[in-house]
Amino acid sequence: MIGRSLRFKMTTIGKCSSIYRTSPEFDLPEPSSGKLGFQKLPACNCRGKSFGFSIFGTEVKTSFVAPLSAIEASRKAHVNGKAENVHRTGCDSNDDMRINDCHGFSGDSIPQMSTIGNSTNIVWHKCTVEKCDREELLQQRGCVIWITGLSGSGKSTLACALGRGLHARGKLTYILDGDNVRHGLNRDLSFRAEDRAENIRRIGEVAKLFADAGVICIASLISPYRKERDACRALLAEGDFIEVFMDVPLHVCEARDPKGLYKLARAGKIKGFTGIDDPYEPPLKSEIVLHQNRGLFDSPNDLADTVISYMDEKGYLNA
Ligand SMILES: Nc1ncnc2c1ncn2[C@@H]1O[C@H](COP(=O)(O)OS(=O)(=O)O)[C@@H](OP(=O)(O)O)[C@H]1O
Ligand SMILES: Nc1ncnc2c1ncn2[C@@H]1O[C@H](COP(=O)(O)OP(=O)(O)O)[C@@H](O)[C@H]1O
Repeated sequence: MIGRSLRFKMTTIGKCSSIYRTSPEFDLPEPSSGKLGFQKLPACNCRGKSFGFSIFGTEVKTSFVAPLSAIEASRKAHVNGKAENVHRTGCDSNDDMRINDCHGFSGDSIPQMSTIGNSTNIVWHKCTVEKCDREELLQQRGCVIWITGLSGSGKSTLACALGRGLHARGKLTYILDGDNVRHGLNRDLSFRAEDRAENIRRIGEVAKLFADAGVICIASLISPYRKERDACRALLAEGDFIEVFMDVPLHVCEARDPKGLYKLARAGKIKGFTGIDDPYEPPLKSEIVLHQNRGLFDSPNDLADTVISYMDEKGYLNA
């Protein structure tokens, strides 16, 4: 019999019954034993993640049986953006392919709650399609290219050139530009120190989501404070945050002054302008520093190529 019912596996753990669905893409032949033999096998090369199953000794390479490996996998709770160990819920799976959800928790099956900031009694819900699966699909590594520098240093121009260059290579990117994000999500923020810090934090969190989606997220904002930039770096896994410092002297930025803001700041019409009467803390350990050579700055496309070469060398442009 080849039927849909074969694609479900019932699991009862404690008081919770769940059905795990295998891939609808596969018509599975009934094994002679009458039982489906699921086991963990190396399948996709998801940086250490391996799952698959065999039918009559034939290995089926797919990530679609992840719920089964999820049953066996140790659980991780995400607290303050960091993975922490063992997060037991009343049901045996927190995967997204569960069909029968677990309702009516009794005393011994209450999920472990977390308190994050002002959010109390929250539980991290983990899905079986993970970052590495999306990266496999997109054939790239989800990461954040964080471009920092003074106003007028060329951040937005580089972000666009980089977006174009990567797009032309078939890579999915998204730009989070400080100016643009302040038109929406961060419209409530001013340029006071605490608001700039919050601006950086929010963009860091959004960038992290994009990276988790497998996207190459290009964040381009002044982000003048080292501590806040480093906090954004710390949100991501090692290597997923690439800081690009636009090392352009203030006098060059001021000479460019495409929006006339330096002029206004010098005239005292804008208070707390970065580089004039507000601090900019240059990074100490950026992955990439872009600066002038013999008084000349490379073209935006050449600068973008420098970043793309770095990404290529380090393997960000493959899954
Ligand atoms: N006081 C003050 N200081 C610096 N910049 C100012 C200020 N007021 C307005 N602007 C305009 O806002 C843009 C910077 O926004 P960001 O979100 O990148 O700034 S920050 O990271 O929160 O410091 C910045 O854009 P860029 O020139 O593209 O950097 C300016 O156009
Ligand atoms: N590589 C570059 N060489 C010369 N001029 C540049 C370069 N990149 C940007 N510019 C110019 O500098 C000005 C500021 O660039 P912009 O990208 O808006 O900077 P930011 O986003 O840091 O404020 C613009 O007039 C832009 O055309």
